Amino acid sequence: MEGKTQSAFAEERLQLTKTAAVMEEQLELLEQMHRYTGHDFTEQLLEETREIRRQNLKSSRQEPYFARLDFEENGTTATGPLYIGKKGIEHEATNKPLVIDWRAPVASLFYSFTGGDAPATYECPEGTIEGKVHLKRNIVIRKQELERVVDTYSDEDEGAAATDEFLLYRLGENKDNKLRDIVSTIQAEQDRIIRSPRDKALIIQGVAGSGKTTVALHRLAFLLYQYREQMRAERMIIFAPNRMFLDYISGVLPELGVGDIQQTTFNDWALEVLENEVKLVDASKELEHWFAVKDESWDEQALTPGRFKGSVAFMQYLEACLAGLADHVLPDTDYEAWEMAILPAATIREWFDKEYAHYPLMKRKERVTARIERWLTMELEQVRDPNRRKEFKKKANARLKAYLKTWAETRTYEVYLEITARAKESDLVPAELKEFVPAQFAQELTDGAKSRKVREEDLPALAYLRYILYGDEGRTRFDHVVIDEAQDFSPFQVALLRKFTREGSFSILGDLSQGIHAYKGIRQWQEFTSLFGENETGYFQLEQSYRSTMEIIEFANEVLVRGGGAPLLAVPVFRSGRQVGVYPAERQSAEIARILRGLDPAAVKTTAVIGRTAASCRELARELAKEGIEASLLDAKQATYGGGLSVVPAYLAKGLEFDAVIVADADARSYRAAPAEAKLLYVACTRALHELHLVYSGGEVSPLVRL
Ligand SMILES: Nc1ncnc2c1ncn2[C@@H]1O[C@H](COP(=O)(O)OP(=O)(O)OP(=O)(O)O)[C@@H](O)[C@H]1O
Repeated sequence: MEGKTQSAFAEERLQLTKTAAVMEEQLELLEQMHRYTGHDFTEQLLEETREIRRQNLKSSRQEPYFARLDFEENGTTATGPLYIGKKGIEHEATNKPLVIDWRAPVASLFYSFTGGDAPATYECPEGTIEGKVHLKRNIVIRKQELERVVDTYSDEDEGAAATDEFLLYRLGENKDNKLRDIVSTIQAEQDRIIRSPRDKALIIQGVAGSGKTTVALHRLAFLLYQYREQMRAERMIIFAPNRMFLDYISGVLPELGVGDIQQTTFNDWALEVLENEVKLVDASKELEHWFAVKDESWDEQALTPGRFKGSVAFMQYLEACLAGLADHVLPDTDYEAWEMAILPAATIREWFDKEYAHYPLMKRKERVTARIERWLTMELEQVRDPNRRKEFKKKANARLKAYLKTWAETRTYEVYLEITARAKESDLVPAELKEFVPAQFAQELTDGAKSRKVREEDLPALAYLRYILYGDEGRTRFDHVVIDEAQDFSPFQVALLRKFTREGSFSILGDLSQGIHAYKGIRQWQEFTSLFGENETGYFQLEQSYRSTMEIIEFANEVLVRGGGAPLLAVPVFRSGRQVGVYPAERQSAEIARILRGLDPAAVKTTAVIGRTAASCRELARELAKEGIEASLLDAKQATYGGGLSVVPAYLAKGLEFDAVIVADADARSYRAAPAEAKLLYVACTRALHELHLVYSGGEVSPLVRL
């Protein structure tokens, strides 16, 4: 075995030397070629291709490939081994592949074939290709040096399948401040999602650490490769919960050679659609309010304005109100510019209802106003006496201003105020929904009316109203939309994004067990699938968790069970680490400092102290500083994540991960045995890759915690 490994290593070192030499030669050749700057279209295209090849060669030089696949297609004689890399590279003279792009159809075998007697198959434009896999080999190259060779399948030695060994080696590595690509270890169940056709809204329920975010990013890279004629990076968009999370994931797409994809939060996007017509109340204050430790459980607060404002019923209510509004925009009076110059109400209505009917309401208003102004100019031209004309013009303008004031209000925010004020009494709100319309609903908005301040739960409705009133305002529709942490999205948000998307191409990913924003998120994925047509969605479930050790996953699963159960518990990969520690403390900061000092700096690069609330985190950071430990305190306004030691409230840690996590405030009052609080503690615990510790003070440990 030892000898075999050594000869495989020697073989691959030779191969690497050969490939590197060919690549250098290719690059030199391309660099020497004259760069075309003329106007001939064909020549321009050829130059573009050459430039892409130059760039690919330059970026692939250091690590040209990460895998080898020996595949024999049925009916052909065995071809040479295929080397798979992040970028495809062709031999300039022969056009033969030197390195295959990981997204190419044949490369899918590397991910999907896991052994067994059944023939290996993959799909490509020519149909299904069948054959035999002889070898699957992982190859680690760093800075042009071969570091590791691991055979994950060999038909000569079936017992030696070592998929797990290589995966474990990768999972055991330390984390810095950025998420990374996983091209060399994509698992079969993840590969199926990544390579799914573009024409569906995929809903992916995945346990914590199952790779949802990572898979979504790889899927974007795949779609851009597979549908390069139809999809464009700048027409794709990723929605993530906050800017810090966006910063954390920002490294993956460039690693995969993909740029230009829009990345934002729903709030930022909606405010942009609204052209900043409204302002958002300080979201960090809202969050602090929601996640404060209270006497009643959150579950009792579930029927909140947010649930109603995020519902499809509310969306339909707005549509119905607006349909009615169009009938009432115009008054029934004529416009009398001056005596004898009268534009009848019927003519104005004719323009509004018929000629400009295909425009959105606000545009219709603008067009009709412009038309009246044109009519007025013509009428004035007929007045010969310049003095009288001047006098009439003055009068007509004043009257026009007054006349337009009698038209119904159609500005977004004002319409929203008007509509929401009527919701409780309106016949348009179905009876069964009335009880969900919160009593303080309109009042809250009216209170903030002067400052035009709204809550984030008002944004979907406002953005939708703007869309109905003004149309898409020249915005290009999205080719694909990724929604991460989608369990915290409302059906209204998704339905709205659907309107801004070309063909319903979505990747919607989340975990119901991490649905900590009970006041706005969904309870079941069905709430989203029902927004699309029968054959327009696909559902995937990821159960394997790759982030944390077995000990951490088992501990976290029990939190969910103790909190009232979870529909789906995570299955860990077989990666064992330290036992989870639970420590009572007189002073939490002293205990946390003790744990921090005991961490092995070589094994732990990123650490988080996760507190229950923002207030408790501020306190912890202060106390730790007194112990001589400096940490970055992360808050809701944070735009970047710098790694190192962080103190962060549980609700903001979602989506992030750290080598070691210390959960503070693990006491019985901070985390009670209720589903919503179990979810929050679950989120906190599952942020840890290698080490997890819990600290509590002030009496009893949380009933969610296994001692
Ligand atoms: N196939 C894989 N090979 C190697 N690492 C993987 C694989 N899949 C996931 N991971 C790693 O597991 C970790 C979790 O991935 P990711 O953050 O994408 O999961 P998630 O499902 O979005 O998690 P959460 O819902 O808890 O935020 C990351 O470190 C990622 O690199």
